[in-house]
Formats: sequence, C-alpha cells, structure tokens
Amino acid sequence: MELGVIGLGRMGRIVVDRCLAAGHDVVAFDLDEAAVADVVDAGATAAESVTDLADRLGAEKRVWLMVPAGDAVDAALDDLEPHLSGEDVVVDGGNSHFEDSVRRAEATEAAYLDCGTSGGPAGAELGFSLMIGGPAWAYEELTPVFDAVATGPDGHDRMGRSGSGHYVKMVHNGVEYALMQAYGEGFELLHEGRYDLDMESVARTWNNGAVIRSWLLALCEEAFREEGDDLGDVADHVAGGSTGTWTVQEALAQEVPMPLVYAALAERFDSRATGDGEGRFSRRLANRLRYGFGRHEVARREE
Ligand SMILES: NC(=O)C1=CN([C@@H]2O[C@H](COP(=O)(O)OP(=O)(O)OC[C@H]3O[C@@H](n4cnc5c(N)ncnc54)[C@H](O)[C@@H]3O)[C@@H](O)[C@H]2O)C=CC1
Ligand SMILES: O=C(CO)[C@H](O)[C@H](O)COP(=O)(O)O
Repeated sequence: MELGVIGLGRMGRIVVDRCLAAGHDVVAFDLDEAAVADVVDAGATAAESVTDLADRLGAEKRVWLMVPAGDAVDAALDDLEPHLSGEDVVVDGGNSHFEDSVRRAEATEAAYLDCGTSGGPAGAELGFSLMIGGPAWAYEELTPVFDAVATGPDGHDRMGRSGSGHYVKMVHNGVEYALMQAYGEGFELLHEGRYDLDMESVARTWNNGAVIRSWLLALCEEAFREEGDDLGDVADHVAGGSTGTWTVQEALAQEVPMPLVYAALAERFDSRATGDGEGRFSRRLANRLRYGFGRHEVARREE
C-alpha cells in the first residue's frame, strides 16, 4: 500500500519506519525539512507540501496524520480537503479530542479514522497499541498498515463509530495518570520511610512476578537506574495534562466518579503552581516517567 504520512516527529517517524519495513511505500511531509530529509534516507519519498503529498498519492489516497493535537490537525486537513474524495481514507493518529474528531469526520469527504496511539517511542521496536474509530470499510482497508504500525494484528482494533478511538485513548491516558500517581506515592513512602531502600532493586523485584508489575514500573526501574535512587536533579514539575483534563471533564459529564484520575491531575497542576523543584518525590517520578514513555522533556532543578 502507498501511505502519505504528515508529521515526522517522535511518533510519525515510527509510523514511517514500520510501514517501510513491512514493504509499504511512504510519501512523507513535515514542516521541518530536516525531518523529511531523514525519512528520505530511510526510503520514503519526500513531499514539499500537503498539496504535493496529495498529488503524489493519486486516486484512493491513504493519509496518516501524526501532528500535535489541535490547530496542526485542522491546518493539515484544510490543505488536504480540496484533494479528497469519498474513496480516500485519513487517519489521525495523534491525541486529538474525540469531539474534534467527530467534527472533522463530518466535515470531510474522505473516510476519517480517529486512531488513539499508545506505546510512545518505545513502539519503534515493539509496535504500538492502536484504538480506532470510524467507518468499518476504512478500518478494513487500512488493516495492512495497522498490522505494520501496531504490535501486530492483536495490537489494533476498531472500537466503534467515529470518535470512539480517541475516546478510548483519552480514558487510557486518564488511567496512565492515576497509575503514575500510585507508583509515585508508593515510591515516595519507601523513599521517605523507615528503611534505607534501594529503589531500583524494589522496582526490579516488584516487576518480577509481583501483582503490580507493569511497563510503567519497568520505567520506574529505568528512572532510578539512570537518575539515582533520589532521582537526582529531576524537578517536581509535571507537564502535560490535556488528555487527563478531558477524561475528568467527561467523567463529570457522565456522572462517573474518577477520584484517582482527578487527584493525579490535581497533583500535576499543583506541581506547576508551587514548583520550587524540591518537592514531592511522587511528582518528580511522574515527571521522569513522562520522559520514559513519551520522550517528553524532563524539568530539572536549577543548581
Ligand atoms: N510522544 C508520545 O509518546 C505520544 C504522542 N502521541 C501524540 O502523537 C502526536 C505526535 O506526537 P509526537 O510525534 O510526540 O510529536 P513531535 O512534536 O515529536 O512531532 C510532531 C511533528 O509534527 C510536525 N508538524 C506540526 N505541525 C505540522 C503541520 N501542520 N504539517 C506538517 N507537520 C507538522 C512537527 O514539525 C513535528 O515534526 C501528538 O498528537 C501526540 O500527542 C500519542 C501517543 C504517544
Ligand atoms: O499519549 C501519550 C502517552 O500515552 C503521550 O505521551 C501524552 O503526551 C501523555 O499525556 P501528558 O502529556 O498529558 O502526560
């Protein structure tokens, strides 16, 4: 299959590489010319603009957007729209709000798939988990690409109608916040508590057979190994927060109690309001975990 990919950052580059490795052809565009040059070296064809990308794809276009949520998605779609017909398929693999995805699906001529993507840059080797909403025929049409980008056939599924993919990803991220908070609180107590413990050893031991083993816990182990038991100069400043905010807003709208997700989100906001960089161990771990799974910048204490 020939796939157009718009957005070649941390995640889009992986979409390109995994598609090329699976034998698909890729036409690629990014506002950053260096990012385009890099994927050309890897075997993709460069496009000079979204319009050029659309022209190069010919009929029955398949396009994957992997740009930051919000205005960048609308900008790319505005440029694509004049070139789209009902036989074309557009995938938005970013963290868009599900209501934006429904709006975009209704506005475009093409079949629109909202694709929640999880796995972060580690997905380069493992493949991603993909949660997809939108028309069934478009999902089936794109299945060879989803097989390549995901961990395999079990790493993706159609969640339901338009918006459901990004809805499931939004809730996934709420869960992600709460799990990070839970691990953070546990390690904070161990760090401040009665025993002189080796944090990396605790994480490793828990991750071998314990009930609470997980990838996030493996990333806790990595954080302690790379930063030290006290997390070195990692600050208590936790960035991000949009998807968790949406999760809490939706929980309120549906009258579903989500106190753990809200508490984790509130901890983030407070870390930004009070942040002298010295504070809570749990927040410092959350800050470092965001680097572990997403390669998000780590806020560090000023010396
Ligand atoms: N980093 C992560 O772990 C994860 C990120 N996501 C989502 O995936 C999407 C992309 O994330 P990243 O790759 O991490 O971001 P990134 O910042 O590494 O890359 C974004 C790329 O999009 C390009 N871009 C921006 N506007 C553009 C436009 N109008 N036309 C063409 N290119 C444009 C930028 O130049 C950049 O290369 C976001 O929605 C993000 O929330 C989803 C899951 C995990
Ligand atoms: O979707 C993701 C992981 O699943 C991204 O890494 C996202 O950026 C995480 O959310 P936040 O930036 O609010 O911590």
